[in-house]
Amino acid sequence: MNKYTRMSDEWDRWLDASLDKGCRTQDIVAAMVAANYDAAYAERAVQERLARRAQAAPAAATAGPYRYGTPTIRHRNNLIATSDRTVRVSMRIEQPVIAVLDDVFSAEECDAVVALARARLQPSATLSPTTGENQVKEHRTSLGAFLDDADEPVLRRLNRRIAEIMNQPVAHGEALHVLHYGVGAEYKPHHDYFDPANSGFAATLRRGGQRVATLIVYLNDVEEAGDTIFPKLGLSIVPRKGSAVYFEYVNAEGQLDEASLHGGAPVTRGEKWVATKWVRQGVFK
Ligand SMILES: O=C(O)CCC(=O)C(=O)O
Ligand SMILES: [Fe+2]
Repeated sequence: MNKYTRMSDEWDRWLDASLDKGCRTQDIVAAMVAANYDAAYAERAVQERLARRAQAAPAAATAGPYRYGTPTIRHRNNLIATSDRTVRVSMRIEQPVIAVLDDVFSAEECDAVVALARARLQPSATLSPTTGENQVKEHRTSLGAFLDDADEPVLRRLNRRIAEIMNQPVAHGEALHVLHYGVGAEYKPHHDYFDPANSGFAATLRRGGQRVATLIVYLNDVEEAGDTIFPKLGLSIVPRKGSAVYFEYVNAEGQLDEASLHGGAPVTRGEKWVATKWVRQGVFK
């Protein structure tokens, strides 16, 4: 029987889906060969598809240094008014866009979020850039939980306030994510955006597009260390209960700001609780 040297629409979709899932190219080629595709054709088809996808990726179209526009957050004001609380700006940087905010949550709200998260904590996972699967890694030694706000008026109120602070629609936000660090736990420096060149991120990028901004609210006072660090800036923010650090890292052209590299330094005494809101370009599904 002659080997196939053309792909049906169905196989075409299968190829994209396989690459989205982060399947290895050699496994994709092997599956095609097993289905009677010509080996050289299969290899070429996969390589061409990879090249086309890389070209279509926003990263390639938005090369060059990050171009700073008007920040989304209104942190040039000293105060940010929301429908139920006025938040104070205590520090701001324009490049990259960072703001430290006070009075984001009351002490009672911090305690309520910790109480809701406590029972749901799991070892923190990160998405594998190659396979897109959740993986527990030593660079993130905290415990974490996503908090669904469906039946929790407190969370709904806080999510609305956070959206107003970040100047973004509530629906663009992922569920509030709580992290708990014990002594020695840390979150090594990373970017919160997903590098589109990594095929493993394709599936999460379809759930509302790229992440564009982050708000990390400190839910307790840490006895010692546990700062949020921005290694490219030499900046270190000391956790303070109810305060938050905000940063944004994607502009209107879709460029990604590498200067937003940040991490959670190891806690050396006590514990650290934070609630993180990651916001997408579109509605998060
Ligand atoms: O705990 C911190 O200070 C950093 C947390 C963080 O980077 C995140 O939640 O994305
Ligand atoms: Fe982060």
